[in-house]
Amino acid sequence: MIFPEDFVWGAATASYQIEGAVKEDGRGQSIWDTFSHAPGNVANGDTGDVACDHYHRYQDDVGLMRELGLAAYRFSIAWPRIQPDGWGSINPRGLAFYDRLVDALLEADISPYVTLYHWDLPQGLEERGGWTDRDTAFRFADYAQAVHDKLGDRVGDWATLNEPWVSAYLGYGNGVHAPGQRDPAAAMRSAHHLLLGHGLAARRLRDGGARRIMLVVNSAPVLTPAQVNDPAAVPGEADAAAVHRIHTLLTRQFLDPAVNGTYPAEVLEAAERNGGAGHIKDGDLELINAPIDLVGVNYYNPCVVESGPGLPADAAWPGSEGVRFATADAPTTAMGWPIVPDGLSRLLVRLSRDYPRVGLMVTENGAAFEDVVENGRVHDADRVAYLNGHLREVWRAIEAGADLRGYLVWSLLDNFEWAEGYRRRFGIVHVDFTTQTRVLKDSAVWYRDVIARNGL
Ligand SMILES: CO[C@H](O)c1c[n+]2c([nH]1)[C@H](O)[C@@H](O)[C@H](O)[C@H]2CO
Repeated sequence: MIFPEDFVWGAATASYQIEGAVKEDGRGQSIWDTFSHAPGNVANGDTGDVACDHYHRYQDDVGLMRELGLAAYRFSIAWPRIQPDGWGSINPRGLAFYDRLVDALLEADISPYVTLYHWDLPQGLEERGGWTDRDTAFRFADYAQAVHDKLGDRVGDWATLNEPWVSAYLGYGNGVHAPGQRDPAAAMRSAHHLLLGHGLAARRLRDGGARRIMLVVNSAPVLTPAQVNDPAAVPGEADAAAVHRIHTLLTRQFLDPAVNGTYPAEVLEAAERNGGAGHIKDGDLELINAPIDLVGVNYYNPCVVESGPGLPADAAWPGSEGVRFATADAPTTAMGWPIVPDGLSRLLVRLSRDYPRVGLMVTENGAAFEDVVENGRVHDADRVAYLNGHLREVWRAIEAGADLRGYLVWSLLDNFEWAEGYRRRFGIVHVDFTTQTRVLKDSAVWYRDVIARNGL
């Protein structure tokens, strides 16, 4: 299986998960600093205080990327490094780190793909309401413009947000992520303000001459248990309604406004039932619908549902009446996520059909497994099998006509896995968090060969 000649092979990380140096060079506090330091929020009391110490080790890490032959490296910028409180003057020392990182990447012939927001909101803005407050969307646009002004001469690929669904529904809905709020109305307001911030920032980036702009979403094929292993299975009416409802809340809630400038009726109805839709102002959808070039797709596993009595007051899914989350008959990763490779091709073909005006890029795909270091090596055959199976489906999606530009593995390095802390390892490079030693896992060596061959 050989991929298109211009197919982009890369890896992805995020600022709070790898950088450390949380009090260095003028960096302000983020909501994840606050959340991770609050007892009980993160496994083993882990925090991102040190993480992979990438802030100090970035040159060596870029050396690893060069060794793997990556064409692209997706990383996020920590807003609190740029504006410590989230608004006002720019912190030159914070911006200087990313300036150095971009130059090191270009020196290594690696294209920087910048994500402007990967969940580390400045705490100062959270104290003003965070994403529940409409003003945060405008502060985000100011921040985006300031970063692009500095890096736009060398960075061509820009993602505004990483996974607004997660920011809104895990951050303000069921509270398992920062800032840890549990309020369905706050979650729905936040989802809208995140989208508004995306649109406002995308316009600033475009006005600044950005080459390619994308929105990165966590998406998945929503399937009944029978459909997981049998694409031809036909669900009954009630199960089909459950599938449609969750597909709408998970994917259409974000891509319909961003790509088509419309909200699905079910989202508006859910907002009316959860605090009202007064936060959706006239003209907002036009602002959100700023032209973008790509949708970044983060895929790990399908979402398996069937009709049922509805979720408990689980505020991560307001509007999910009549839905029960089910399990898939499939092996699982260390996260307990089902391994269903063809879910990726089914998703990519559908998104390509539903949103034909934009290209696609797999901006995250990977897996956590219980890695063991043996004689200085990590023989992660399970991760190689996972990546191989999913890349075969990426190839199939391209063959089926999906406009797919590239694949970025999650993740380059073992890192801070949010509420799971360091106990879940997604990296193709093993990190010893005591010594900060990096070791290529077998999956990294395998991925290097895939890149060199441009195929499987
Ligand atoms: C359901 O998975 C989500 O799409 C998702 C999975 N992941 C993500 N989003 C985030 O973008 C990363 O920061 C996580 O480290 C990574 C692994 O958990």
